[in-house]
Amino acid sequence: MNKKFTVTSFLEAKNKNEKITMLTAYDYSTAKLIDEAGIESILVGDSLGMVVLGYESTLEVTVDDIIHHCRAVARGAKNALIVGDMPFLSYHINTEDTVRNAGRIIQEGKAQAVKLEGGVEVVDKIKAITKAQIPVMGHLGLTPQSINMFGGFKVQGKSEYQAKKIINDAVELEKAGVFAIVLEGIPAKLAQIITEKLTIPTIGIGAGNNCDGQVLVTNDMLGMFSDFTPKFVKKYTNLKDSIMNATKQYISEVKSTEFPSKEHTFSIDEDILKKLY
Ligand SMILES: Nc1nc(=O)c2c([nH]1)NC[C@@H]1CN(c3ccc(C(=O)N[C@@H](CCC(=O)O)C(=O)O)cc3)CN21
Ligand SMILES: CC(C)C(=O)C(=O)O
Ligand SMILES: [Mg+2]
Repeated sequence: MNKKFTVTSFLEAKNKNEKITMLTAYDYSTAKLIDEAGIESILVGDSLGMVVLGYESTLEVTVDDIIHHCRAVARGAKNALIVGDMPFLSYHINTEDTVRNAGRIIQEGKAQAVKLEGGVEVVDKIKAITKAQIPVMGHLGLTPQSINMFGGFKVQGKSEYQAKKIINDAVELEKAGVFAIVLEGIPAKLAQIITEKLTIPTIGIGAGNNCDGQVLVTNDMLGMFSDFTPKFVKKYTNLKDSIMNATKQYISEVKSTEFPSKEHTFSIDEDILKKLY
């Protein structure tokens, strides 16, 4: 059996030069499978808005949505560290509501840490959440909750100004007390500079091979989400084709009465059956 992965294991992994593995999950069955396969951390991401709920962006996701899915994931995951994404507007207004929302994701959602997007502008919120003894993961670069500021899901940190801002944000997040930082959609060399500068681990998604760990949306890497496919997604299998083919076969077999056959059918004693007519 694997050992329970904790926020201190994140730091230990970086110090031992061992890569950290993270995937998203939004439900019990998926969490149970990827946990049993040995994943070290599960993110209940606000990507659930797009992947599970069919929204156009992550902006509509609520704290209650995250809690609902966190609870399901927590029932399925034995060893993985569960991180709950703080949704848009749940940490932007005031510190009191921010700590309450983070606390609810821990207390009601059964997560062990929260993640929030942004740099220097969220440092005061990170400090307040950390003071409440809740571990915080940062998230820089292509932060999807900023889609309206970015004008779309666009790679960040390509200009000198942007790159320097992201480096500075990473340093300030570490000072504020985050235990790790997700780097999303930035050039690999920029992610490498940040990774070398920090003592806490970086978890990359579209940030190259030199981060201390990697995260992907599970539905993407299983090939069962195809509304869009970011360049950083590798499909390790093609569940979309499997699901399509299985569904078509089921439809065809029900129509032709091939299914259900004897092996999937219950019988009754002949003597009892006679008395039923
Ligand atoms: N299924 C899924 N996977 C994700 O990785 C993901 C979500 N949903 N929802 C929330 C955000 C949105 N993300 C996205 C969405 C699209 C691109 C994308 O199309 N990127 C372009 C680059 C565009 C540019 O820089 O001009 C690409 O080609 O990768 C990237 C990240 C990442 N997150
Ligand atoms: C893509 C990851 C980092 C995320 O924030 C999410 O799934 O919501
Ligand atoms: Mg997210």
